[in-house]
Amino acid sequence: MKESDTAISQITLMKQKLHAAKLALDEITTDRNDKLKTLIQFISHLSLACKGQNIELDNKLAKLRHHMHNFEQIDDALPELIDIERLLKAQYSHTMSRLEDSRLGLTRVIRQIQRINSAPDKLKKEITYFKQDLGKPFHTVWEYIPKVEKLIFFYEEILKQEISGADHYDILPQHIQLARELAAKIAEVEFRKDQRDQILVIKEVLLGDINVDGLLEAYQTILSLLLDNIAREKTASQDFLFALNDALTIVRDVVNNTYNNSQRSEQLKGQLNKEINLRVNNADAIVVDIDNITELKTQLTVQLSSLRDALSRKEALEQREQAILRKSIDSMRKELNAMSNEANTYKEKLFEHQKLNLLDPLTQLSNRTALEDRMEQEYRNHMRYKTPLWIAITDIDHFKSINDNFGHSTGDKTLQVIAMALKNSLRDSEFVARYGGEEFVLLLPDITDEHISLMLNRVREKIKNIPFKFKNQRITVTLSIGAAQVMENETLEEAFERADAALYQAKNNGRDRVVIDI
Ligand SMILES: Nc1nc2c(ncn2[C@@H]2O[C@H](COP(=O)(O)OP(=O)(O)OP(=O)(O)O)[C@@H](O)[C@H]2O)c(=O)[nH]1
Repeated sequence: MKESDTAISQITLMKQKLHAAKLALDEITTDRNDKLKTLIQFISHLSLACKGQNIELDNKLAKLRHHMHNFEQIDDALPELIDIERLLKAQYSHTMSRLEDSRLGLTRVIRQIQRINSAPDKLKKEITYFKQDLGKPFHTVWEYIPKVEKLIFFYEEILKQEISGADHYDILPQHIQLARELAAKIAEVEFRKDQRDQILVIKEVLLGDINVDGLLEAYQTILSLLLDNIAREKTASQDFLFALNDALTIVRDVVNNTYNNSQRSEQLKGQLNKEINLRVNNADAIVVDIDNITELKTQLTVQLSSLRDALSRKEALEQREQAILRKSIDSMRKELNAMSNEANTYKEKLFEHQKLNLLDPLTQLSNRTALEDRMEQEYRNHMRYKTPLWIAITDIDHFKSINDNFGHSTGDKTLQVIAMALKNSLRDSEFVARYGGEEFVLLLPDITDEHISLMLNRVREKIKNIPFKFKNQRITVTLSIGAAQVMENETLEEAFERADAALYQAKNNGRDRVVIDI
């Protein structure tokens, strides 16, 4: 009995243990299933995240996701998992090598971008840093994408620069030189009154901070103004020629009419002369043939009356002829007077033009062309009469600073005042011309070696003492002067060069002085 009780209690204990073990197993199974479920979900999400990398991998992962829904099939999925692991490894190394290729590709592109010189300096710096950054390997695709984006940004910036610069060119020293030359050239041309304000504005632009567009526009405007002037000049000449032609046609018609009339008159006169001769001959014959005085008287009276009649007709004809001729001469004189008036007006205009062509419009001094004429004339006199001849070149000191500080119109006014002062300092036999810009040339005949320095220093002092006042500021304007006397056997050009070198020396020695080349 005792033995059976013991067995029973052992069985009960074992049952209890078995039950507890079963409960524990259930718990473990539930826990395992929970974890497995989480793992399946994780694998499923991970596989979705990998989608799109590789088709084979995508297919395998899809199959795996399907199998993972069913716990019983998990074991079946094991070979697939091994396969997927292999594929993932291969995909990783493939991705890494692709990333490296892409990095090298980007480096090549950035090197090309670096060769574009027109890129602004700031961008160039940024590109250099970017290139240094590209030296480090990429670990993920996400590192690659921003780099590509940055590269596109560089391209965009350069493109923007190129597009905005397509019709904009940098101003070069040659352009500035051209602008200054054009300003000097237009200063030498006489424009119409109604064009002068426009020309002044263009001049300001040309002498200021010009850009290429402004320069081209200035050239275009000046060209069209000049063409307009030429066209007007042509029309004026044409009008004159037409008037001349009309007058000549009238004169020709008058001459033709007069000629025709006189032809007809000649014929009539011929007939009358014949008739007169006939009457005289008849009278002669009557005197010879008729002895009876009464008969003779009667016959002669008849002949004389016919003769008188013929003579009075001839006189009437001559008077008419005279009247026609007078009328013709009158109308011809009228035409010729009109023509001569027209010609005089045209001549005056031409003369005015010639005069203007020799004047500098800004200062009203003689211009360079006039200077050249006068130089030849003075040189001829110098050679013929062996009289002394001096050339002095004067240049305003630091004139640019007047323009820069007070504007070009103040600069222009300064030039006008100095030009007048120079002209008023000279005798009638002496000559001054604006050579260009702020340079003037003086031709001084008949001045001795002892007097030249005195004379030129007087001129220099005179200019220095002009009380210029700009923007309420008292300004002293000074001149540097270089002078040379034309020597025996020397050309005028050689003397001019010596005077120019003397001026250069005056500038170098501190300005506001006269240097004479001896
Ligand atoms: N307002 C005005 N300026 C002119 C005219 N022609 C030339 N200029 C200016 O004259 C100036 C000459 O300058 P520079 O040749 O440098 O000589 P500078 O300033 O006088 O100096 P130095 O001659 O060395 O003493 C330039 O700024 C020209 O633009 C003009 O008709 N009107």
